[in-house]
Amino acid sequence: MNHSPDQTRVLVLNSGSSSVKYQLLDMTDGSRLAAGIVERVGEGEVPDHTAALDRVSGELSAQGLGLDSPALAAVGHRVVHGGTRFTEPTLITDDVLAEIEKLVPLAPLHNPANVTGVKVARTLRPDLPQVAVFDTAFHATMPEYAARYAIDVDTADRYGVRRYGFHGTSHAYVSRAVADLLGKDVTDLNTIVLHLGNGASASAVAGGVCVETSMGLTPLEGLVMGTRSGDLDPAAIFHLARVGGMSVDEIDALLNKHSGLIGLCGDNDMREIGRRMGEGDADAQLAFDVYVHRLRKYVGAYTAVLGRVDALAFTAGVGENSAAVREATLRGLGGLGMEVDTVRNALRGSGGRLISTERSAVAIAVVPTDEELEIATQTYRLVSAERPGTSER
Ligand SMILES: Nc1ncnc2c1ncn2[C@@H]1O[C@H](COP(=O)(O)OP(=O)(O)O)[C@@H](O)[C@H]1O
Ligand SMILES: CC(=O)OP(=O)(O)O
Ligand SMILES: [Mg+2]
Repeated sequence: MNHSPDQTRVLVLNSGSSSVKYQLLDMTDGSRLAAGIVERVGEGEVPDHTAALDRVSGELSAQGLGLDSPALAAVGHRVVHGGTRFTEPTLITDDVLAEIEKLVPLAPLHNPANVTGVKVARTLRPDLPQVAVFDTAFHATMPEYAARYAIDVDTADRYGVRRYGFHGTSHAYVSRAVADLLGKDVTDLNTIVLHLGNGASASAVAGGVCVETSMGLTPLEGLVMGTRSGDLDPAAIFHLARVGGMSVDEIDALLNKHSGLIGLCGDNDMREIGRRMGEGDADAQLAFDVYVHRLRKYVGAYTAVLGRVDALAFTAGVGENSAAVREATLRGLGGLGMEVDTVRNALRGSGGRLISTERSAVAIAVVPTDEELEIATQTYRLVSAERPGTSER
């Protein structure tokens, strides 16, 4: 690839199931030149992801920052499922794109949107390097005994049935950010990260290395989420099929789109649930209690996995904003060395901040995640390394 040294900008595309988030960053100082989100993809004005990306391109061009800009070094794409093959940021070739498409059955809500993002960006700028940064990559270090399900090994291997984990870009970024906040080296710290967005997952990170995470083969396992059930006895699926007469696709939709908070109370937004709880709404209260109970179980489990916990971090939409979820999750966990300072917890703030008491053995923090910055950093590192005649590498 022949880049001039002025190519210092990276466009990041985070194509989700119903939205496209984008950021344009200048990698000389990590500054954000543009950012935006196109929501409700698939409804009305934005019929599909191609239309959403047209809109992104239009918004950038209107600011004189279009995809035709000679300052662009690359486009970095969030790709949710990388299977066992992709454990590092990867330059997207035809072969790589075909592999990502093959993984669609394992991330049906996410990978198709990621593939469309790559195709649209390639059409607009065929000469530009496109890099895939995988949600699964950070979890590839999980020990085999954590990645395995206890099912027949041959069947599992034939169909790739194992635990991959997701939100890895966020877990990686936040576990480092906590270390920075505490003025410690990430290699000296054992951390539990709770990424609580619409999708939600927990991870146990030992010395910067992921050793366990709550999502599995797909982003359905683990915590209670906005619309996903998280953990469930797999026999519930057989029961719904045999006794309920539901098809596999219907059960898939039930567990991925009509479960979790929305299934329990009809709302998936924690703000609305908090408002309803304030009015004494029993369904909203139950949804909140189920959500928090699951989280507490994971905090306990990951404490045992790590043996010693130095820090616990809350991140993403719910984790960064819901003082109620944070307080309820850690209430009464003094025995695990976790003690929240309720006054600090209730204060709103921007950057990373501590919410534990002085005597809490575990440092408890709220740390804003920045998946886009992390994707841009990894993308730029890769294209700079491949660029001839530059000082990097
Ligand atoms: N002020 C707030 N208080 C409580 N919850 C909030 C607040 N702001 C956002 N959220 C929650 O964050 C969720 C979105 O989180 P986010 O990390 O942006 O998710 P995603 O990246 O999966 O779209 C919302 O569905 C809502 O439940
Ligand atoms: C993998 C996943 O669940 O992503 P999101 O939270 O963006 O839906
Ligand atoms: Mg997210």
